[in-house]
Amino acid sequence: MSKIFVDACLRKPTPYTPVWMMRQAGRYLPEYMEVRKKAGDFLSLCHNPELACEVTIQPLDIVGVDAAILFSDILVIPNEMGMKLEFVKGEGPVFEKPVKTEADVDALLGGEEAADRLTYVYETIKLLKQKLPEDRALIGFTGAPWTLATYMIEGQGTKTYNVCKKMMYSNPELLHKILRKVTDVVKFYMVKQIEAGADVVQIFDSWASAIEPSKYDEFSWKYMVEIAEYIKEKYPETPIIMFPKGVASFIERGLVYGNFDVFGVDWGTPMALAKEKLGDKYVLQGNMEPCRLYSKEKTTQCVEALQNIMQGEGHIFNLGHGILPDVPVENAIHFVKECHRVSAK
Ligand SMILES: Cc1c2[nH]c(c1CCC(=O)O)Cc1[nH]c(c(CCC(=O)O)c1C)Cc1[nH]c(c(CCC(=O)O)c1C)Cc1[nH]c(c(C)c1CCC(=O)O)C2
Repeated sequence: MSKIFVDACLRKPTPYTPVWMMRQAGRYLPEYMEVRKKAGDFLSLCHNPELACEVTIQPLDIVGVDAAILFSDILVIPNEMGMKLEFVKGEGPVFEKPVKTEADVDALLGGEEAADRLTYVYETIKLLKQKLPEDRALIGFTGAPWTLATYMIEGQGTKTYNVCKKMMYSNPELLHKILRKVTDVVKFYMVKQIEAGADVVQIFDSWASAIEPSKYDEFSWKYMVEIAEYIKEKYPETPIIMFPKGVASFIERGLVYGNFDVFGVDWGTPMALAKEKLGDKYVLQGNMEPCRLYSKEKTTQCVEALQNIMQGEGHIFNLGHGILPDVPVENAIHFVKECHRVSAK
């Protein structure tokens, strides 16, 4: 049976434009909070394939999205490379010992050995393949090397990125050494997710906008493209979605290249600009401002405007970044219904 989401990624005809939401499995769903309570904490939930499988499926049943995204986190990668990770309440992720020196990088586990430790992710994917309806796609994912490196170097989330940018401008060799090591793990990780059953994979470069446009290719995009090339060599049929957040000027200057299928458009980039610059080459995913979800009326306006621009050609509906925890569930349901309504053929 064909999956409408996979067809849309490959620009094949579909009866309507499919939709999913970044961070669709999460705290805005009371059913998610219940399972998380059962698991103990967030990382224990990621490590528990049965429960991770359950929360992955929740938004399909409750909200009606067309694709499931594996429930996990981008930070399980550095965690399995040997960096102790904790999710501190009210503060977010914290690494006990950030990477500061060449010796710190050398001490991390690399390549297939690190990727092999993410067994709970592959187990979750295998379970999901048994439980998901045949016509729904499963999206696997990773963080981009740059976004992962920001957490590894800063030790936590940051507003200024001053520690990793100090490294970028005063010791770029060390930053490249980190990016190289992470890239090599991610290549194996992506292929193993596909071998376990992921139908599509997305690379999240959530902190792309922290890099000045003239340096973005050198410190992030080229590594993402290298990962995509590696996946395509082994699994040319598996769609790849690239999501670099906050790169409108990079798009405007025509700097997006590489062998992948779908470009995720963040909410700060006008969809018409993305279509003009990239629409012939890549299917476009996005890009409603996530806060529009607080108003049903403003949601409908945006969905209609996106439909007017894209006309159901080479498009996948999504938010332009993750859904926030205090969005009413019924508004998320409204968003999905509206995407289906305006695009029905
Ligand atoms: C930067 C980043 C992270 N994680 C992720 C990114 C890239 C995407 C983006 O830009 O939003 C990716 C991610 N994290 C999570 C998913 C699951 C699948 C889905 O999208 O539904 C995905 C795809 C679950 C999660 N990851 C996290 C939660 C919340 C944990 C909880 O309290 O239950 C979930 C559901 C925790 C997390 N994880 C991360 C942070 C900064 C935080 C704390 C902030 C927050 O609480 O939102 C790192």
